[in-house]
Amino acid sequence: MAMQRYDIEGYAKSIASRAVWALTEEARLTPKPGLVDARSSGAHSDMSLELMINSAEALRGTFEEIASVSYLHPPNQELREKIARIGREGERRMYTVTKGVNTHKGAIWALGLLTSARAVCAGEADSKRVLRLAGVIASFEDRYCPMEEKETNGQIVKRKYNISGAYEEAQQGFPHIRNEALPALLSARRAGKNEQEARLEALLALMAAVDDTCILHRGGSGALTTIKELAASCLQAAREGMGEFEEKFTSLSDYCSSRRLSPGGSADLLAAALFLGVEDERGREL
Ligand SMILES: CC(C)(COP(=O)(O)OP(=O)(O)OC[C@H]1O[C@@H](n2cnc3c(N)ncnc32)[C@H](O)[C@@H]1O)[C@@H](O)C(=O)NCCC(=O)NCCS
Ligand SMILES: Nc1ncnc2c1ncn2[C@@H]1O[C@H](COP(=O)(O)OP(=O)(O)OP(=O)(O)O)[C@@H](O)[C@H]1O
Repeated sequence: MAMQRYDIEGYAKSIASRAVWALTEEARLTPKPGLVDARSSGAHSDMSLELMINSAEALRGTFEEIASVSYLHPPNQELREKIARIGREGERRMYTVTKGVNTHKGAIWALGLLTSARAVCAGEADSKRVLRLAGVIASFEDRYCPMEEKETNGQIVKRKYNISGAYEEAQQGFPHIRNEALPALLSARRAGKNEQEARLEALLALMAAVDDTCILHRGGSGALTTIKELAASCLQAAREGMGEFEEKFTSLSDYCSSRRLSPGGSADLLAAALFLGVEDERGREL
């Protein structure tokens, strides 16, 4: 039986809380290479952990509104346009709170779509179905997208290097969350790693695989290749319990910080994976 308006509001609040929690957990995860964490601002001179947390909190209403309009809504053109409007308003809120710093643009996109997809099936779906549904929603045309005066960083590097960015990742149903982040989280937890270690392994698995337009824009294709290789080698050392992990992780962090390179796309996808959680074979959340 469908919920009453009052219950939908409560449901939307609880999904939004989960989205804000995921963003905050991602930001707090320490250490992370090149990203803002509790230890440093990584490659970013204009951000801090406090700013990331304030920005996440300011987005609570955005996720709540998205969940509320999406509740049991068919995943169609109308829904796509409703959440695009709310998402763009969320970006404006973010820039107001941060005084113009891009703290969560990619995260609003990924978590906005996943919040919507989760509410479309009213919580009655596992992560894989939510990811597929988010891809379906993202694939409708954003007909009222305003013509920007300037190309975005993502558009510039996608044209230059012929790769997929945040848009395509979503339209394809977030393959890097499904095939990299969630399996990495699950296998680390099963291997008895603590939650911080499991999340770091998931971030490294993403960094080893994602064509991150943040890295490409600042450092070009050579930097992206190097970061992918360093992340893969770090992940292998972590999984095999090799003593070299600390040394490898320091090399990766130093490489990112000294060249001002930040894997913002991977950070967004980690937050999205935390939002989804991980279920075991029977669909029970772990
Ligand atoms: C799709 C978005 C992110 C724009 O993407 P584009 O590549 O043009 O922009 P830009 O370079 O400014 O930002 C991309 C951001 O995505 C993240 N990212 C980078 N690379 C990747 C990747 N390979 N995969 C996933 N995320 C990535 C980073 O955080 C990066 O900062 C988005 O802002 C958008 O178009 N929103 C429209 C509003 C909307 O429809 N919202 C609906 C859901 S809320
Ligand atoms: N912990 C984090 N630290 C830094 N960035 C993060 C973090 N978590 C997520 N991000 C993502 O990284 C993106 C910001 O990256 P970046 O600063 O490279 O973007 P930009 O300001 O558009 O680029 P540039 O500064 O090169 O012009 C945000 O869209 C955000 O979603």
